[in-house]
Amino acid sequence: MPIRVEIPMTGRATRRVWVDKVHSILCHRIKNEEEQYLVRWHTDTNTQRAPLSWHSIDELVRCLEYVQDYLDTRSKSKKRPRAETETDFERRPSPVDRQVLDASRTPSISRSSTPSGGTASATSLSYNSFSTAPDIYNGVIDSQDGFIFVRSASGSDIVQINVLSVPTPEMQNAARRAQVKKAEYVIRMEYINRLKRVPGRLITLVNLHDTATPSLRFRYITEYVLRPGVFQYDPATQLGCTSCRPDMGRNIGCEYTQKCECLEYAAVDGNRLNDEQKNELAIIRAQGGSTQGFPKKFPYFSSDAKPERIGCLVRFYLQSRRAIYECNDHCGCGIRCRNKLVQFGRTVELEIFRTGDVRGWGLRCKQNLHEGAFIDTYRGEVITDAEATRRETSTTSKDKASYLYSLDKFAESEGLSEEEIYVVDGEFMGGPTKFMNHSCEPNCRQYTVSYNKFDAKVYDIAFFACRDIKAGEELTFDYLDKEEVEEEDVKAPGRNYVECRCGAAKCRKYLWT
Ligand SMILES: C[S@@+](CC[C@H](N)C(=O)[O-])C[C@H]1O[C@@H](n2cnc3c(N)ncnc32)[C@H](O)[C@@H]1O
Repeated sequence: MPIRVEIPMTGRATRRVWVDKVHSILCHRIKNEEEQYLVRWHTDTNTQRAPLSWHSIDELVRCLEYVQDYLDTRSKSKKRPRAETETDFERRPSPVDRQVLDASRTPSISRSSTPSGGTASATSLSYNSFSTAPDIYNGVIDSQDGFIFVRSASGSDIVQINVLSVPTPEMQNAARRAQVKKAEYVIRMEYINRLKRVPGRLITLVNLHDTATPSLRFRYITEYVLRPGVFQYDPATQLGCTSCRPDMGRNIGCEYTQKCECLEYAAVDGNRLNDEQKNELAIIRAQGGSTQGFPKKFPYFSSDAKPERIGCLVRFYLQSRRAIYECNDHCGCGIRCRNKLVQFGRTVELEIFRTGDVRGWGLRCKQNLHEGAFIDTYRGEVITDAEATRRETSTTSKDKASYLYSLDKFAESEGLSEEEIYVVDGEFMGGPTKFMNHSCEPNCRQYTVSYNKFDAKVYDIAFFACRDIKAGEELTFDYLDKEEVEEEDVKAPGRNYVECRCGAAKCRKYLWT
């Protein structure tokens, strides 16, 4: 069943309008103690002739993102100083008031068709001359020849209004005085309901600072969405470990064998090498050969560790940027293998919260986290490098860069050119990690997690706690994502710099330069 809103026309007839035909919300008002929003409908042809109609927020629950856009624009413009105060406007008599009153008293001076097709008297007034917030259209009002038709205060006359001048200054002034509480509440509830539908532990939303809600245009997803030009190895062709079995060594699988083929691509555990092996490894590395057969480090604490450590990332990985290779569905080790963690998704309860400062929203965890605990992955659309450049250059927002993650971990080892590297864009769809802010002294770090060692271009980005984190402490990571920050990164900022407000003692002052 397609989604749609029903709009009463005259009380007798109804008109159905597709929600995806909403163009924008133009204004709002309070009528009969109810918040109403003026919808401009999208038309396939000439948008200047778009129908308009007033709606209660209950009629707009399927298109709340448009109401949110309107409220955002409204609150931004409220922050800008206005030449004239509302009180000034109310007090000052307007010469056009008289014109309208006169118009409503005198017989109509022209005739025109009503939207419903019948003929009614129509007073040809320019919209600017209609000075009181007009009591107009509760149903859809079709426009005709660039005009919409409005019943005047006297009740019977129909006033033509130039579509292009809606909302009029009078409507805007009325809107400045009108509350938007119900819309804000409904938008907040809608967002919370969407969070409840995100798989995994509950994600909550807290804002103790203002009435804002994160954008409803953001879509929560649990898997990457691959965009044109992006190719991922078919999961069906993934190769798993063949010599491991589910029942090995007290059912701990690959961790027991220490010769799991999935781990073969992982970094060599140098601590377990004798001198001869160290020399051999140095030669292999110099020649760019395979490290197969050398001991590898299992990424997660095993069942022998303290209970709170089980599943946490071991220091070998935590203190480096080594890629993690997990087992996959084609492995012989089975579902309970401890080399499968990130692929099962988030297990901690997260909270999106308003920071109360310029950083906007932030993310925190509602439980204590141990060093190495997995938090969540970064999700979004996977796009080509060309598309990422296009998106970056087509926006004036300095924030865009903070949502783009290059999947370039294996670019050097696999000889990938810059154009071949994919990028994850988490701005419009993704997970709660979208809200993680930057800190120059972060408590989380991002890691590469691969389930298919042959796919060097599509892999997961996973966040782990890089130290113990108390419940309620904001989760942050370093946006520069480098093992060591280079001197050039802390140089004076270029055109697109964003000032850092992480508050760390060793703050670099800029998110990027
Ligand atoms: C990925 S978003 C993080 C979520 C964001 N705070 C929000 O409200 O949606 C990155 C953006 O947050 C802001 N931000 C994050 N960390 C910051 C910091 N340390 N100082 C200033 N702004 C920060 C910047 O505007 C940045 O472009």
